[in-house]
Amino acid sequence: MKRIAVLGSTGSIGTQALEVAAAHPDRFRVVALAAHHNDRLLAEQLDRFRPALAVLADGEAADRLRGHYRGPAKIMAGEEGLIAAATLAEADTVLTSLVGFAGLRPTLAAIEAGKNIALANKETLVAAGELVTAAARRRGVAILPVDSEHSAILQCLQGEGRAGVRRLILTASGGPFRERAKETLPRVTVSECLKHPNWSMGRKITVDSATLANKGLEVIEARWLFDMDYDAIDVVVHPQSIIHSMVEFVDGSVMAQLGRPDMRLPIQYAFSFPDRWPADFARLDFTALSALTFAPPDTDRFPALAMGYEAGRRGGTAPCVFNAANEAAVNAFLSGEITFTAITASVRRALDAHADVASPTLADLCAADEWARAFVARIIPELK
Ligand SMILES: NC(=O)C1=CN([C@@H]2O[C@H](COP(=O)(O)OP(=O)(O)OC[C@H]3O[C@@H](n4cnc5c(N)ncnc54)[C@H](OP(=O)(O)O)[C@@H]3O)[C@@H](O)[C@H]2O)C=CC1
Ligand SMILES: CC(=O)[C@@H](O)[C@H](O)COP(=O)(O)O
Ligand SMILES: [Mn+2]
Repeated sequence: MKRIAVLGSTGSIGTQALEVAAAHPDRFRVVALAAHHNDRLLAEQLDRFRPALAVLADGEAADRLRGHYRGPAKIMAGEEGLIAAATLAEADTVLTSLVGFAGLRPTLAAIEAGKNIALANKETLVAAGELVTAAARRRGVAILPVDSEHSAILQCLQGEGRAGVRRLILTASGGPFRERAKETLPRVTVSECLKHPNWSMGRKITVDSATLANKGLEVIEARWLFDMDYDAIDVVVHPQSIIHSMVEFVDGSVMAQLGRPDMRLPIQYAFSFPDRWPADFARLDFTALSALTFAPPDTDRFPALAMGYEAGRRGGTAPCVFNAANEAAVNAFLSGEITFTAITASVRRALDAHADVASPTLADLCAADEWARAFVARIIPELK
């Protein structure tokens, strides 16, 4: 029986994780649920899954929940509440499915409390890969990827020795603007950007897929999850999102993991690992697939991927700045303050202006995160 705490239960990954839990009632007990401000959906989830603890990071939303929720769960608010959910004695596994750098402290707290991590919140590993993986090693806990590419790689690596691996090959859909001319990109709208060709996801990651920053984040995530050099992590555009990623071995053989694009499979695998549990979510009808195609990423139209590699290779606080500047710029794009291409321009300027700190502490990372957000806020008027 897995006893899970879900941080970000009202989002795309969180709700699908609860579907997985509901499909296997004999395998899961949900012991804590946490979200940001969606008190109505959280209340429905509390009635259905009956956890001991409910958290809303937003204090006013937590007060609203207290006003209408009549069940037995304890209600907490703020980062204190997120950390209580992440460290709850009844939990053995924490699913980190909240968005952004806000996931870092709760994830570190969960690791320190000895919880295994089912990691969807890639921004945590990008910003603080060294710190988080070192803590997990020290505490002897597993960090199991939920991200589809990294789940695919983990599946391809089963039964393989590390010395046999030549390179990891992450697939990228290319996003909604894969075929758009470069000169049209400054004028694309938020609603066009939010139409991912294959996946239904939260707003932030959907914008990241469109800029290819998502793949930059995923390259850094792969570096830390699988302890690989950046030179041994490649990206190939595969518009159908049927192959979720691949591993090439030293003899030239390639293993790939395939399935319909449905996150319930990688979510379930993060919980069932190393076993497999029955599911039909991602089953393929090969006779209905017309083609699986591949192309190199276009780093001229989508420079964010190359910036991810650059930040990762620089190390220290650079990946944290890459992530924080991107988070701030995506928010500014979503609220209509800047154009689509200004997202990547903001990240470029933040990386150029930042003085990297090597081997950063948590305090250094928090300072770099704050610096990058303030930097982007300052340059927004110039980008309009
Ligand atoms: N969606 C997907 O298919 C995939 C997502 N991921 C990663 O998973 C993570 C979640 O993505 P996704 O589910 O799409 O995002 P969503 O925006 O759909 O959901 C985010 C969830 O996190 C909560 N949340 C947001 N900010 C905070 C905060 N500061 N404190 C507490 N809770 C917070 C939200 O609560 P509320 O609803 O109350 O606002 C919501 O429950 C991201 O890191 C993303 O990159 C990775 C691979 C695939
Ligand atoms: C489902 C998932 O894992 C996303 O990260 C997805 O990969 C996004 O698609 P892109 O390949 O367009 O970034
Ligand atoms: Mn992914």
